[in-house]
Amino acid sequence: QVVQVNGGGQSLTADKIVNMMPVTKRNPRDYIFGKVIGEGSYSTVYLAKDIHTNREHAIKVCEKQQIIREKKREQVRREKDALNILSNSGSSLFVKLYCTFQDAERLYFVMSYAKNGDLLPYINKVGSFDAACTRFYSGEILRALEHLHDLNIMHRDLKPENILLDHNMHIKVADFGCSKILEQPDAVDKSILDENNPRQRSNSFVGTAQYVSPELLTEKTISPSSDLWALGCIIYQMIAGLPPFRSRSEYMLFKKILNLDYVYPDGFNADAKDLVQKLLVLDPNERLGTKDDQRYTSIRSHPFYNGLDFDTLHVTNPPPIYPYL
Ligand SMILES: C[C@@H](Nc1nc2c(c3cc(-c4cn[nH]c4)ccc13)C(=O)N=C/C2=C\CC1CC1)C(C)(C)C
Repeated sequence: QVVQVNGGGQSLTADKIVNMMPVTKRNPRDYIFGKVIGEGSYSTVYLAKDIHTNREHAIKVCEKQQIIREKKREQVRREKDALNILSNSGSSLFVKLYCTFQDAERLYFVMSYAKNGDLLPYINKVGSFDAACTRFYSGEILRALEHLHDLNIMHRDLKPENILLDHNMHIKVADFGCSKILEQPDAVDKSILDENNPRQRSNSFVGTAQYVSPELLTEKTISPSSDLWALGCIIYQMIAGLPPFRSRSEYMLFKKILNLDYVYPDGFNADAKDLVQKLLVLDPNERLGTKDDQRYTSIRSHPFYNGLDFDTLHVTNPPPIYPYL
């Protein structure tokens, strides 16, 4: 039957109204949950299969109670906003947010599944990437940073564990936008740096702190340049096999960062060494690229990247990562 809903204008029949309805919200029963992929501080990321499309997804599940207790509502909001902006920005260099839904106890974020996991095991397995691999993968990370910074989003926690690899071995940057470095127990605990702070020194080993920039430790300022410092650490690690700043004690680790106390192993690629030296600069305003806008042209034109075509990286077959036999 014809339903006159807009005062004699174009008639709407029932079937047209139904077609205008949004896709019904998903719910947990639309997915078969599989293995735990990883744990955040207030969330768990599962591998899951959508029973309607048979597609694999990563679903980040957050406990509402825990978010409230740990006062992370603002952070979850920021991360979702960043994910939304990025998912609609058309770049394939980031994990995509497909949909979100909730039930009484939890929030669910359905994201793209990076079939080949994160970059760290590849660096550890081969001990060190050859120049072609380092060029390609650090080049993809640079493109991702250009895209992020263009959208005024800073990653703030760039590290190999957050650089994921899709089925074609192209990168997908994960876990961005949430400025979680400061809040999380396993993150930087800066309070130990002010000597006069009565707080006990926390001697918990910090995984995240290896890539933290000096300005975050001193002025507590965050800028896109902090991501360039992390890029410098990652390029060093791709070639040396380990990050430049390492220590069992958090305090010594921060001291090494603030004193730029690191060394290049023998045989370190000379061009890469020159590039890393221009990124691991204490003053964020003096790092290579900080004066660039739109694209990091001064990094793209560094000799280490001679011959690399940045704009076709995402459609180029990645070089194989050779395991040392
Ligand atoms: C960095 C993150 N690790 C991971 N986050 C995500 C993965 C992911 C996949 C594997 C993997 C795939 N096969 N084997 C391992 C290993 C680690 C992963 C994925 O596929 N899709 C989206 C992800 C994250 C979305 C982002 C909002 C958090 C932590 C450690 C925080 C769980």
